[in-house]
Amino acid sequence: MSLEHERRTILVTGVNGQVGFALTRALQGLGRVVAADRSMLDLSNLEQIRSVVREVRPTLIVNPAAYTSVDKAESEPDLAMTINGQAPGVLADEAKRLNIPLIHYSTDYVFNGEKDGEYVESDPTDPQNVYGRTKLFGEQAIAASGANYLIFRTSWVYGRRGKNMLLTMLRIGAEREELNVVADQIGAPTWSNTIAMLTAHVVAQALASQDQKSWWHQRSGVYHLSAGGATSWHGFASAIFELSQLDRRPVVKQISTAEYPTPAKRPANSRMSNEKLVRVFGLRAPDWREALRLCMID
Ligand SMILES: NC(=O)C1=CN([C@@H]2O[C@H](COP(=O)(O)OP(=O)(O)OC[C@H]3O[C@@H](n4cnc5c(N)ncnc54)[C@H](OP(=O)(O)O)[C@@H]3O)[C@@H](O)[C@H]2O)C=CC1
Ligand SMILES: Cc1cn([C@H]2C[C@H](O)[C@@H](COP(=O)(O)OP(=O)(O)O[C@H]3O[C@@H](C)C(=O)[C@@H](O)[C@H]3O)O2)c(=O)[nH]c1=O
Ligand SMILES: [Mg+2]
Repeated sequence: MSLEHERRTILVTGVNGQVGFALTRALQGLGRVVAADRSMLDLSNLEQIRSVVREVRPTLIVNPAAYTSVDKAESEPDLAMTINGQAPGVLADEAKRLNIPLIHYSTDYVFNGEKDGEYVESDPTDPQNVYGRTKLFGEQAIAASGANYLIFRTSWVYGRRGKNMLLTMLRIGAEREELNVVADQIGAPTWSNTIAMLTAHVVAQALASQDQKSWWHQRSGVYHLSAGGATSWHGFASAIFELSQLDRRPVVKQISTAEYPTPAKRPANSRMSNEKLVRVFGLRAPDWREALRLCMID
């Protein structure tokens, strides 16, 4: 058993990001974690990706690194496409070459947001902004590689570090008496730790299986992995202040998307069904409000 553990090397990208940081911790004990930040593995350098993977010779690649500045991507589409579109394809090619699986993350922004109700994995994609288009391209490049893969589409990620709505609200909420937050975009705010923990549980299931190659092969595909329930950005902001320890809480006013113009268009409905994840892995993320509570006392 100890020899078995020694043989496993998990290469994780983007380890200073929200999900990458949490993954580096959650994957402990499942193998030797090689934590690659941008200086070790720059996803805009496709040749470097190949050489680093060949040098590390991982038994699993986990790729949470991405170009995530949704508005900035509108004016940097080529860089966003290299990082979100092409790099995952190169990682998948290298995974295929080594005969190892790839775990990757994608987004609710691959959908146009016009559906009534929750999106399922087989729903047609129709991204409305550059970020979403580049993330979809990445999904398709992975699927075309022939490698075994899991793509977890998540949404509205937040946590105790990085750039996210929780930290933005706490910061500007301490400075202002009144905040305006859009109330007509609906989704599930998902804690970075939830994503990392569920990823680790899936990896543990794979490692415990008798025939790992066929385990990955049978489960290869796209899965929605977001918190349970749904709210608006306004509902999320309101919950943050309800749970916060601020002495003076700001008034959170509801506005419409039209009243908050941004370079990138965002989907009105980002709700995703997590039933496939439950069915295949027996795993379900907690309700968004419960996870937010846990995050805020973390
Ligand atoms: N954030 C969100 O709300 C959502 C995210 N997702 C997806 O989940 C995944 C994880 O996102 P999250 O952790 O929130 O993202 P973050 O923005 O927190 O982290 C992204 C990481 O990627 C790294 N990165 C960016 N460009 C490069 C590059 N050229 N080479 C190497 N690393 C690079 C960043 O490095 P550095 O620290 O040096 O800048 C950062 O550490 C991504 O695939 C994202 O698309 C899906 C839905 C929602
Ligand atoms: C800061 C702020 C934002 N908003 C609005 C703007 C926008 O419509 C909405 C969301 O804000 P942001 O720009 O922070 O969120 P955004 O960067 O669009 O978040 C997205 O990131 C990418 C990476 C994803 O994959 C998505 O799942 C999603 O999490 O909230 C307000 O209404 N008031 C505010 O004070
Ligand atoms: Mg953002």
